[in-house]
Amino acid sequence: MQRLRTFLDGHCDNTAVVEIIDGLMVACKDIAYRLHLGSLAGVLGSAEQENVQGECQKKLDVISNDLIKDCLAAIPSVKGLASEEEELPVACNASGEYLVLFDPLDGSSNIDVNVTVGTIFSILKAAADSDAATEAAYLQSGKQQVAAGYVLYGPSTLLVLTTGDGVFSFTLDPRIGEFVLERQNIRISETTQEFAINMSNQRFWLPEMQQYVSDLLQGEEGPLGKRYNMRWIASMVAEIHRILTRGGIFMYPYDSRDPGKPGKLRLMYEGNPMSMLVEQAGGMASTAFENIMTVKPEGIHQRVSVVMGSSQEVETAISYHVKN
Ligand SMILES: O=P(O)(O)OC[C@H]1O[C@](O)(COP(=O)(O)O)[C@@H](O)[C@@H]1O
Ligand SMILES: [Mg+2]
Ligand SMILES: [Mg+2]
Repeated sequence: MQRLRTFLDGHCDNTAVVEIIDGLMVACKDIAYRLHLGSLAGVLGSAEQENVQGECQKKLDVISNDLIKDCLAAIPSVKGLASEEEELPVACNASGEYLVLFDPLDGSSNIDVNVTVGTIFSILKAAADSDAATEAAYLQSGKQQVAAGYVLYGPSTLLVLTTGDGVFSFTLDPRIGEFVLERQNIRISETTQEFAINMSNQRFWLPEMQQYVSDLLQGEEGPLGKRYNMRWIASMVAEIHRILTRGGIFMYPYDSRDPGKPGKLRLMYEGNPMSMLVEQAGGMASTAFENIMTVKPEGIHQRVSVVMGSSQEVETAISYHVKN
């Protein structure tokens, strides 16, 4: 049995990043505990308020955000943080060298139905002269990430992590309150017969995406020549975890519902960290037009279209967009 901290000390020579990941897990264990208690902890339901993006916040969105914020602010190497639930970035320690961006609770529409949710995080090196209270400090492309990961709150609580040298997963052992190493050097299979997309948005997609999904649905009788299964959990953490476990393709593509938004998912809190994990595991992550991690961010809450997972399937999806 290898504990998270022991693993990190041996695997990652950046002690500041080790401190941040280890420290962040204190908040994640607290979130896991509250989720586990459910209605007994009085944490279910709506917070009766909206976040900066006009989305209804759940009580647990707010609680998780506060827990992670407090936890990160107490870590000396954290210079600043940005959250999906905070309008503006928050400066922490002036002498800190790193910025942490996070989605405190991903898939939060699932909380009240007791289905898997998660926390997603991304760590960037701060420029020495940057002001962590301003957005500009955080606007680095995904390729600049030094670490990324998620905590999945499901039947068991898992941490899945990369510091740029492979993907590793850890299970929270509630008996000792520690994450222990579960899987090493996770690899995503190159091919798949499973896709995940919210089909109810079909009429809003680009014609290229409509064609690709229509071909998927034709199975062995269509041009792709194989039968596909479909899953949709409405929790990106759970979808990506499934793909890291048994392959697949996950898509939240561009749609025309709101022309101001090139997708539903957030580049800095969802697209970039998940792309780093997927690429580190040998998969691919694209907007359908370019690598997600090369997108130059213009705002911390920027949206992005997402096509990621098994490399051959992502290449097939991209080929529809190139052709036309
Ligand atoms: O409501 P939809 O269209 O099914 O969207 C589900 C997607 O939205 C998200 O829940 C967005 O995340 P948040 O819960 O953090 O807003 C993703 O996890 C998921 O993939
Ligand atoms: Mg999310
Ligand atoms: Mg969220």
